[in-house]
Amino acid sequence: MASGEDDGSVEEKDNHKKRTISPFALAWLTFYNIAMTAGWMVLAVAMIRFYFEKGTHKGLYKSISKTLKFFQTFAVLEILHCAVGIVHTSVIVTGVQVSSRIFMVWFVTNSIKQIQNEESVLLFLVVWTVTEITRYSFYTFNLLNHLPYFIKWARYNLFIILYPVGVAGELMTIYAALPIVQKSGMLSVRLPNKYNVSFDYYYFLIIVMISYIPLFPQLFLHMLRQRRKVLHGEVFVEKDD
Ligand SMILES: CCCCCCCCCCCCC[C@@H](O)CC(=O)SCCNC(=O)CCNC(=O)[C@H](O)C(C)(C)COP(=O)(O)OP(=O)(O)OC[C@H]1O[C@@H](n2cnc3c(N)ncnc32)[C@H](O)[C@@H]1OP(=O)(O)O
Repeated sequence: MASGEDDGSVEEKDNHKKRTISPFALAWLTFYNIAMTAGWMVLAVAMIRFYFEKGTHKGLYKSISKTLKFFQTFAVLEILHCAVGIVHTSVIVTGVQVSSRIFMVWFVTNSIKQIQNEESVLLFLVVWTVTEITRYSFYTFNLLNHLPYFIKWARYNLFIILYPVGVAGELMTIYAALPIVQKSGMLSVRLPNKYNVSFDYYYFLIIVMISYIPLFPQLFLHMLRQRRKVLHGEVFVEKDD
């Protein structure tokens, strides 16, 4: 059997097995991760510039919303990467992470204009930006087999602070949205209507907030396991079907 280097593919090291990805997948992932790193860097620069020019965070969301929506929505491809197997990580973990972000952007911050100037929005935007610049540059350098240790260190340490802070920012933002949603009845469907269905966005938001309680610890524990694996070389035995 040809080795990964002979046929142009690259071997990804795992604890107990070697994986190969095709040159096409490698090229696509490299392009994707570079584009995402660049996108989040553009957002970082835009946020810093805005703050220095205006001296306030008010109006910041509006000024960066197009770029944010574009790059955060583009992250949906990460679920696809796992589903087709070019990235070896859980579709469920990635799905929860990406869909909760997309929900925050499109159905909370973008839809409810009155909350866009909340400090909590600034909080999760800053945390997401630092996280994503680190994460996508980690993947890029890792794919190119030139991973500086400080990026690896940052990827598997910063989340310990950034994850809970980001979640706090998201939950405070949804909480701030609740009275507005309740009063306006926005995105809700009331009876009677021709389809005979009702949907109350206010209660939906409360359910989303509650769902952080079982889901966030699992995502956090997943990252702690990744940290032990990557930084400390601990082996986690996967059950073979
Ligand atoms: C419809 C309404 C839904 C509402 C749901 C509400 C409930 C939500 C609860 C959860 C809330 C989360 C909120 C969240 O938005 C808050 C924040 O993000 S705050 C900011 C801090 N965040 C973080 O630090 C995120 C940390 N978490 C993660 O990074 C994720 O778990 C995940 C993105 C899924 C990454 O995990 P993954 O399993 O991929 O770990 P690794 O990064 O270690 O990678 C594993 C292997 O896969 C390779 N990989 C992955 N992606 C790529 C890629 N794009 N390109 C190349 N390679 C990739 C990676 O190299 C590893 O490979 P190997 O093991 O072979 O080295």
